[in-house]
Amino acid sequence: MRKVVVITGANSGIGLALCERLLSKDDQIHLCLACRNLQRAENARTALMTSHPSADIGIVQIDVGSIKSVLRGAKELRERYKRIDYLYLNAGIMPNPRISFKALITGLFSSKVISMFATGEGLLTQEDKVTEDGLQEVFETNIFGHFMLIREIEPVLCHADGPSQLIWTSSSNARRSAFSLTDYQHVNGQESYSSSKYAMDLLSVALNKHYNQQGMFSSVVCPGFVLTNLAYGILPQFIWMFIMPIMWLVRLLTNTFTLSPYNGAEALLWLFGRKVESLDSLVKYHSCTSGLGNNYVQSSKMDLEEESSDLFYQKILDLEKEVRKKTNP
Ligand SMILES: NC(=O)C1=CN([C@@H]2O[C@H](COP(=O)(O)OP(=O)(O)OC[C@H]3O[C@@H](n4cnc5c(N)ncnc54)[C@H](OP(=O)(O)O)[C@@H]3O)[C@@H](O)[C@H]2O)C=CC1
Ligand SMILES: CC(C)CCC[C@@H](C)[C@H]1CC[C@H]2C3=C(CC[C@]12C)[C@@]1(C)CCC(=O)C[C@@H]1CC3
Repeated sequence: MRKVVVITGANSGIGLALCERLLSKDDQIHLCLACRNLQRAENARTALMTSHPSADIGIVQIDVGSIKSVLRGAKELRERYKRIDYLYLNAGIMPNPRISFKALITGLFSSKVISMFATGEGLLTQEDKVTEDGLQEVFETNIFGHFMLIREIEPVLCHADGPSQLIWTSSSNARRSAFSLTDYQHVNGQESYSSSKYAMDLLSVALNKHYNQQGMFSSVVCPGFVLTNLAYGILPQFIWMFIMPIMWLVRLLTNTFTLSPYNGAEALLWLFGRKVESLDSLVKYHSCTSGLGNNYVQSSKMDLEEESSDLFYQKILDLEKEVRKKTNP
C-alpha cells in the first residue's frame, strides 16, 4: 500500500524541497500538500509533476493560523485517508522581523560569534499580533494550529498496524530563555518565533509520552539557516545574493548555514523511513552542510526538563478545551 505523507506549508521553501526529495527517494508515496493558498499549492503540484510525472499528489486547504480552517481541512483528511503514515508539521512564520545590527557587529568581535551565526540569538525581534481566534499569530501558526490538526486526525494517525510519524520543523533559534510557561503564547516580548520553536520541542516530548503506545511518534528537526521566503522577510533577496560569498565563508565556521532548501530538508528526509525504535524523544535532528557543501545529519540533546514539557502539555490541552467551547458553544 502507498505510504501517505502530509506536509503543511508544502508550496515553498523547505516544504517544497522536501516534497521533491521524498518523490526522488520513493516515487510510490502519496503526497498531500496541506497549504493555505490553493493557487500556490497548484503551482507547487505542477512543478513537482514536471520533475516526477508519475507522482501521486493531492492537495488539501489548511490555514494553520485559523481554527475553522484546521477543523475543515482535518475533516477532509479523515474522509480522504484511512491512515496517514507521515505528517510533516512544517508551515511557519516569522512576521515583521527586525535585525539588531548593533548586536550583529558586537557579536562579530565576541567569543560567541559562532553560536550567533548558528542560532541568530540576540539578533532578531518580531512583532506579533492577535488572530481572529484571539490567539497570538506566531503561536497559533507555528504550534497550536498544528496541535489541533494532530488532535483532529488522531484516528487516522494512531493505528495498531504500524507506527505513524510526526515530524516538526523547529529551529536552532528555539531558545529556552525566550519561552515562559506563564506566557506560553509570548504576548509580552519580541521573540515570539524563538518562543514558539522552543514550545515545539516541549510539545514533541509530551506527544511521545502520551501517544507512543498508540503508535504515533514525534520528532523535531532543525533545518539550519535557509534562504527562503522567511529569510527574504529579514533582508531582501538581492542582499542575500550579494553577500552569498560571505555566507559560504560563514559555512566554514558553522555547519548550520545549509542555505538551500534542498540542504535544509536533509534531516526531514532522513527521518522518512527511519525505524521509530531508533529515535530518541529528547533529541533534535539537525540538517548540516559542511564547508565543502556536503550534507549530513547531526543530533543534539534538547534543552528541557520533562516536567516543563508535561506542564506545557497540560496548558495546551486546557487551551484546546477553551477554543473548542468557543467554536462549538
Ligand atoms: N528559513 C530558515 O532559515 C528556517 C526555517 N525554519 C522553519 O522552516 C519552516 C518552513 O519555512 P521556510 O521554508 O523557511 O519558509 P517559507 O516561507 O518558504 O515556507 C513557509 C511555508 O509555510 C506556509 N505557511 C505560513 N503560514 C501558514 C498558515 N497560516 N497556514 C498554512 N501554511 C502556512 C507558507 O505558505 P504561503 O506560501 O502561503 O505563505 C509556506 O508554504 C518554518 O516552520 C520555519 O520556521 C526553521 C529554521 C530555519
Ligand atoms: C554576513 C551575514 C552572514 C550576516 C547575516 C546576519 C543575520 C541576519 C543572520 C545570522 C544568523 C541567521 C539566522 C537566522 C536569520 C538570519 C541570521 C540571524 C534564523 C534565525 C532564521 C530562522 C531560523 O529558524 C533560524 C535561523 C538561525 C540563523
